[in-house]
Amino acid sequence: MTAILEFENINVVYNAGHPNEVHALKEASGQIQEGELISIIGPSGCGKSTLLHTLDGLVRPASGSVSINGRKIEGPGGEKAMVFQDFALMPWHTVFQNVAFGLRLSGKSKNEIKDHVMHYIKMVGLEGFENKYPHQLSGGMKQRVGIARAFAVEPKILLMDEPFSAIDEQTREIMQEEVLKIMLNEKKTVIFITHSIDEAVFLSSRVFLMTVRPGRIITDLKIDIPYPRTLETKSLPEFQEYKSIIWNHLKAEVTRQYKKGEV
Ligand SMILES: Nc1ncnc2c1ncn2[C@@H]1O[C@H](COP(=O)(O)OP(=O)(O)OP(=O)(O)O)[C@@H](O)[C@H]1O
Repeated sequence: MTAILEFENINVVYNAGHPNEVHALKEASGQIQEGELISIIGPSGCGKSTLLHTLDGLVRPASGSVSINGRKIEGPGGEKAMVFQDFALMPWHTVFQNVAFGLRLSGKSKNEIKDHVMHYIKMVGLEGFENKYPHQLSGGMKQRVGIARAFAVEPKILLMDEPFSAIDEQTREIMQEEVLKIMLNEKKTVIFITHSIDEAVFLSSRVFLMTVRPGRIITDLKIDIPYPRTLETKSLPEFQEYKSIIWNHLKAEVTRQYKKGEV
């Protein structure tokens, strides 16, 4: 079976040849099947965002390749949509216009766009805020606009950089359930970065564990707990076991980082 997304031996070097050169990713490889929900976990600064941006086509690797359905990617967009860590909203556009942005070329009528956009604004709990501007929103609300915008283009692959980090605990659980629903009902493929081990185990079919920088995927951990998952899932003994495997990995990598003198 062809992977929907495959990356092979990716190397990313920022400011190559300059004194401030940073080797962000080294020989990072992975394969993702359609309908999977993959989380990426690793020590701070190990190259997680760089990996996601490379998968989106925003960052060009110095070597290595990224393919979707066997075809090399040429840039952002197409079957992918990204939720950025810093939200990346357009400040001069309202919430509605931000969410509608990706639909300009969709061929939908004005009314169809309105219904579609409002569906996703409601999904993220922002009904009533559609005419507000980003500066009138809290950090968590801006993050939800970013999520609605990515979901609204209904991409095959959703790339999400710490999508729930600025969102309060209660809304976060609702958003997590939405992601699960969309993944299961619509067979979307989701790849997301998180610092929350609990979130990674709860949502993921597999967790990619990364080494310290230059990052590569050192462990590909299958979370063998059937979907749909509910809050009770969290009290299963295997849920706790997966959490401790990830925690021990992170502890070992951060210790390595300390020994290298990089913290
Ligand atoms: N555009 C850039 N130019 C130069 N260096 C960069 C750039 N983007 C990232 N870096 C560096 O590359 C390394 C990896 O950064 P990246 O943001 O991918 O890590 P991360 O694992 O997502 O970090 P965090 O967990 O803190 O969000 C870091 O040392 C960072 O400073």
